[in-house]
Amino acid sequence: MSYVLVTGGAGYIGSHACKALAKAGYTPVVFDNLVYGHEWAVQWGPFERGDLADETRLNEVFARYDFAAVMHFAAYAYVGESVGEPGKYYRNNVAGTLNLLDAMRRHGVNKIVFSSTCATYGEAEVIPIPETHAQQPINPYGASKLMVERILKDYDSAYGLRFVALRYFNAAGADPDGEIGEDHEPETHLIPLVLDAAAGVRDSIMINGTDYDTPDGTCIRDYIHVTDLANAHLLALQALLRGEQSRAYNLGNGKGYSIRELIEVAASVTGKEIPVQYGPRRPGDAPALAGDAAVISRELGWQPTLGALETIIETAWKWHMKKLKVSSEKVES
Ligand SMILES: NC(=O)c1ccc[n+]([C@@H]2O[C@H](COP(=O)([O-])OP(=O)(O)OC[C@H]3O[C@@H](n4cnc5c(N)ncnc54)[C@H](O)[C@@H]3O)[C@@H](O)[C@H]2O)c1
Ligand SMILES: O=c1ccn([C@@H]2O[C@H](COP(=O)(O)OP(=O)(O)O[C@H]3O[C@H](CO)[C@@H](O)[C@H](O)[C@H]3O)[C@@H](O)[C@H]2O)c(=O)[nH]1
Repeated sequence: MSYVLVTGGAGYIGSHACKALAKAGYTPVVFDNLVYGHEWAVQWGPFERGDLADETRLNEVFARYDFAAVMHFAAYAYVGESVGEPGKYYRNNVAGTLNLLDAMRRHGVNKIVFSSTCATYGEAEVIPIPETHAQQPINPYGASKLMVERILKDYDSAYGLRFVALRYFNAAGADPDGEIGEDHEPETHLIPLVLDAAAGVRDSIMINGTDYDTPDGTCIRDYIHVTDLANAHLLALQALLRGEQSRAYNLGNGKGYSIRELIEVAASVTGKEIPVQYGPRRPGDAPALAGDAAVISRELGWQPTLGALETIIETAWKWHMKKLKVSSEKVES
């Protein structure tokens, strides 16, 4: 049995990666403190509750299983919050990762797939952004992830740790089988909030800033389906297991949508009216981000199959309706 440690595996992207791992014959062992994750999302292997800050607990888990590799999703990931609470981000994302890497060293595990982000680039000089683009993050969240990329390189040189850093653009959508999907409390991500407005659970969606230097004044993002992301993790893991060298890859669809465009697509997919309000810019936001994923396609054969924004929103909507139904049943009972 080939065990893979999945930190943050009870969370949104990590749980989809666990499903992909199990489908491919691996056993994902989830390590998560459930700060944002859910035990119900751990469906494809053992659950080991724990915090990256707890070295004793990490040691216990590494001693219990013979891990072939680690997928490291556990982190705080809210751009706006990171501007107001930088220490929270550096402590969890950087110090937490150091604890994980040192536990890996102690237990002879030397392969890791790391959740990096396009937020490490900062403001895009060219779009779509290639991996060779300068990395000059404009918020503490992006800076914390860039620090980890740097640490991974140094651990590779010093100790032979092999890594694939996947710089994803905006993860969105849900498992097409409807088994899992995005469920954050509090939710700050655009698509689930837009869907709440479509479902009438919130009155409207607030657009954060309409004065960006973009064609319609709102921020542009590249949305990538979470199942396409999960499949890329599998390819990255298999590359490491084949003995390939450390790499960083972008994961995006190469096309950006403005917030206004996204709301229009969501209105058409859901068939609902989506009332909009306009607010100020959110601190730390880059005006436009979209990524060139040609390198991972060429080198690892990654091809997104659910990349159309309509498909992304359709799967998210299906999950969203299921989630709202479950929570209204809970309130009634
Ligand atoms: N969502 C996106 O669009 C996006 C884009 C780029 C990169 N990422 C990165 O992908 C990863 C997963 O993101 P997500 O959207 O699934 O977030 P998420 O919050 O749903 O998942 C993160 C999981 O990590 C757990 N966790 C956090 N700190 C922990 C700790 N100290 N110890 C143990 N568990 C801990 C949380 O409980 C949660 O289950 C993150 O590293 C994030 O930075 C996300
Ligand atoms: O109610 C809302 C929520 C969001 N936005 C805007 O929508 C865009 C997208 O925001 P969000 O969905 O929060 O995603 P990002 O801030 O782009 O960050 C996500 O995508 C990054 C990659 O781009 C990841 O690294 C982060 O972890 C992940 O949270 C931003 O301009 C937000 O200001 C609104 O206008 N109104």
